[in-house]
Amino acid sequence: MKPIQVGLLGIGVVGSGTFNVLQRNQEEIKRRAGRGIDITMVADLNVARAQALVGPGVTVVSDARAVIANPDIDIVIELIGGYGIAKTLVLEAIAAGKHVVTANKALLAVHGTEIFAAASAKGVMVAFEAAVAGGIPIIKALREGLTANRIQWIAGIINGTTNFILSEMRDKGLDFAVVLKEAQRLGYAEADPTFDIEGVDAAHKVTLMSAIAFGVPVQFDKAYIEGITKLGAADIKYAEQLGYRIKLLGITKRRQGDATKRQTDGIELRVHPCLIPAKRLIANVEGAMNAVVVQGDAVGTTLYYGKGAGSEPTASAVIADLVDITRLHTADAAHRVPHLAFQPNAMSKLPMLPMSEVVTSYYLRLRVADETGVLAKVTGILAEAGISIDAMLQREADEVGGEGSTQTDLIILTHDCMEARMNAAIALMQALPSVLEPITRIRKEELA
Ligand SMILES: NC(=O)c1ccc[n+]([C@@H]2O[C@H](COP(=O)([O-])OP(=O)(O)OC[C@H]3O[C@@H](n4cnc5c(N)ncnc54)[C@H](O)[C@@H]3O)[C@@H](O)[C@H]2O)c1
Ligand SMILES: N[C@@H](CCO)C(=O)O
Ligand code: NA
Repeated sequence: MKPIQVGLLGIGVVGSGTFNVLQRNQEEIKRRAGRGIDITMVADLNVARAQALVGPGVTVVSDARAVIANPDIDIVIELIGGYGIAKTLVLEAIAAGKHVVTANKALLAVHGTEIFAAASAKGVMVAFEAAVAGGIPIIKALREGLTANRIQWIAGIINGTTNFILSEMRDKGLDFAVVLKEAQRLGYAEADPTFDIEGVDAAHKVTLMSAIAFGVPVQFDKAYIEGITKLGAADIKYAEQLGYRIKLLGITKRRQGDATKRQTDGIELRVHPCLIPAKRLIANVEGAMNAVVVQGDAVGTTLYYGKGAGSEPTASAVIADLVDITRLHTADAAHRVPHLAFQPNAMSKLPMLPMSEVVTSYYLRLRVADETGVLAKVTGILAEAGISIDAMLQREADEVGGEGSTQTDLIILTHDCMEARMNAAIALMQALPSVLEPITRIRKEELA
């Protein structure tokens, strides 16, 4: 059988890795796929660079539409990124009857519903393993390996750039901006790195996992998003002293309603810095590594760990999708694995819960005047709000502000309470004259 022909749109960090790995492992990949897989055409704005990367045997063009228009191409790989031209090209490729492989989580998290519907109508596949946790086969695990389970929750370190920044800041005391530059140099960061540091990239990825886990449409607009830019070095240190690590987590959780607590059924979808007990495996995931914990009712807790960014790790996932599609290319469209694991006509209507209804425990840090009565006022507000305290740490004023200091830090770990209740208590504490700076609040997850 002749090789399946593939067109590549965008040959940057991930595109070049895909081309190289496919060449290097072509014999082995052919044995697995049952047929050769050849990238025969590449489109990139920088034609000279692209031609130098792929050599004379491959046609290189600047206009991506020329690839889509080529009737010999069966699969189009989109590795340009962003919501702009990439969306148009993906929809045009689908309309032309091509299968699509993409690493573009931003595009699918925002426009997935439209793209998957177009692909289903046309009977082609849109595969996106590389879009979530790069080289880790988490989409396959969720969609196929764990298909027997009722998924209860997923929590993951799914942005390599921010995990790299947090690790380097903690271990080497390096400056935020310096580490971000290094992450950009290594090819981890998004074209717009605010997507990484503000939690948007992680939210794109957890949105896709949420849809696959719970059989709901992709709803990026419902995600609560908080990045790492407001995180202080002091909080990283205090968390350690209390036996926790701070990680930027993407979390999605199924919540069973409880009428007595006025809680409805729904799904949590959120990204924010989080305290995790230091003894958990995921708390020890360092550098640009990613890890995803999935809790299913039958299997229990499972953990997936590996490189979530970078040229060849991401290429590994792109090529896995190419192999899947090659195998299924001739199969009956109705029997293919659905894009979001559930059949399009069997999607759930469970609502995404607002952040105010989420129940978690909290770490609070209050910079206070070192005077009698402050502690009583703070704990009084929490007690009044029905929020119980799990642990407390009060620093000596000298330790916090140097000799003769009149300020100190009060660190409080709470038990579970609803976000709205905590917001109200924080507002009351913030209004106390002895609370001198904005209160730091970090949510806490036991992940067990
Ligand atoms: N870099 C990573 O580690 C990583 C990991 C997972 C997913 N992703 C995703 O993969 C995609 C690609 O990321 P990247 O890091 O390879 O980006 P990149 O910037 O290195 O590569 C993009 C390439 O697309 C080309 N391009 C831009 N506009 C084009 C157009 N209109 N027509 C043809 N080519 C065009 C650029 O010249 C460039 O070579 C993005 O969606 C990104 O979010 C990246
Ligand atoms: N910018 C992303 C790339 C992988 O999706 C990250 O840092 O994880
Ligand atoms: Na993946």
